[in-house]
Amino acid sequence: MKQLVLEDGTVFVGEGFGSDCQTIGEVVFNTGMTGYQEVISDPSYCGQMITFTYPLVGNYGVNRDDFETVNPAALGVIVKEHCTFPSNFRNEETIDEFLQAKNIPGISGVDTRKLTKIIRKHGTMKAMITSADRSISDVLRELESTPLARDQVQQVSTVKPYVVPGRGERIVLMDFGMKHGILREFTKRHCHVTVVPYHTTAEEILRLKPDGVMLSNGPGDPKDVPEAIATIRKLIGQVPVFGICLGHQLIALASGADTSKMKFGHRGINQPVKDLETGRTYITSQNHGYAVNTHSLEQTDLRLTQVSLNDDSVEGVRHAQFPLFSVQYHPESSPGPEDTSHLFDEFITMINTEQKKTKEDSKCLSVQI
Ligand SMILES: NC(=O)CC[C@H](N)C(=O)O
Repeated sequence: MKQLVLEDGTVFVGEGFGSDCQTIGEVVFNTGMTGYQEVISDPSYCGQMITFTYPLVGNYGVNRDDFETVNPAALGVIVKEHCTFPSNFRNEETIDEFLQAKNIPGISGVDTRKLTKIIRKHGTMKAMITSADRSISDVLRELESTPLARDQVQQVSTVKPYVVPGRGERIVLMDFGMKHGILREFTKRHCHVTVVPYHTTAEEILRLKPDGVMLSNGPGDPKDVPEAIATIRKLIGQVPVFGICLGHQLIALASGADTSKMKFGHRGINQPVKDLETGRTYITSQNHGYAVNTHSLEQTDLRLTQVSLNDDSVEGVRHAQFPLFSVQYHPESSPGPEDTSHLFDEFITMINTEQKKTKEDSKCLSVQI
C-alpha cells in the first residue's frame, strides 16, 4: 500500500502502481477526460505530480505515437482507478507498465475529486507519494525540509541545438521544455526548424538568420529563467516572434510586465478563451500555474488580445508595433481541441508579410540610390 501525504497533513491511502520509488512534488489537477498519455509526457509537468479528476485513467493504454517527449518529467500520477486491461487498436502497453519503465510512481484508489476540492481551496500543495508504513510526522518533517526544484527548464531543455529540415520558412525554436506537438505543427507546414537550448543568446539566434522565432512552453516559474528573458528582450523588433505558455510569460516579463503564481492554475482541455480582436470564443487546451498580471500590461507595448472566460486572466497579447504575439494556452493541442491551430498559420503569414516589407524597403532604397 502507498500513501499520498499533502503538506497540510491530509493523507490518502491507496495502491501503488508504476514505479515503486518515493517522490516529492507539487500536486496539480488536470480535468481532461482523455489525453493522459500526452499530459503525463508534457515536460511542463516537470517537478509536479498530476492528479486526474476523471475517475478512470489508462483505458485505451499507451501507444507509440502520442508522446509529447521521449522521457516524461512528471514526478507522480494520482488516479481513482487505473485500467489494467486497455482496449484500443493502437495500445502497446498499460499505464502501469509505462510508468514502471519511466520510473514514475503512481497511486490509485484515491478520491481524486476530493483531492481536487482540497487543492482548489488551499491552492497547489507540496506532497509525497511514499509507502503506507511510514509515520505521518516523519513524512511531514521530510516534506518541510525538502525544497521544490527551481531549475526545471534546465532539466528538460535540449542540451545541444538540432535541425529538423524543411524547405519552408526557417524557424528557430527556443526549447524551454517543448512539447513535440509544437514541432509537429511546424513540420506539417514544411518549415525548417532549428531547436536551440533555453540559454542560447540573441546574437547566436540572429546569426542563424531565422525568418521567425518560436518560444516554447516549459515548466516552472518564468522568473527562474532570467537568461531567456534577456534574450527575448533583444529579439523583440528584430524578428517575428510567437510564444506559447511559458514562452508567452517570458515575452511579458521581457516587455516589462509581471507574472504571478495562480492559486491552482488551469490544466485541462476545455478551457474557454475569448479573442477580444474578433469577439470569438475558443475552447483551448491548457497547462499552467502562472499567469501574466493584467494591469502590468498597461505600462508596456503589449496589448491584451485574449482573456480566460473562467477567471478573466490574460490568455493572449500582441505587440503594438512589432510582429509578435503570444498565447497562454496550447494551440498545438496534444491533447485537446484543435480550434486554435490557425495561430501557426497566422505566424507564418506574419513572417511572409515581414519578408515582403523588407524586400520592398530594399527596392525603394536601391531606386533612391
Ligand atoms: N505549459 C507551460 O508552458 C507552463 C508554463 C509555466 N510553467 C506555468 O506553469 O505557468
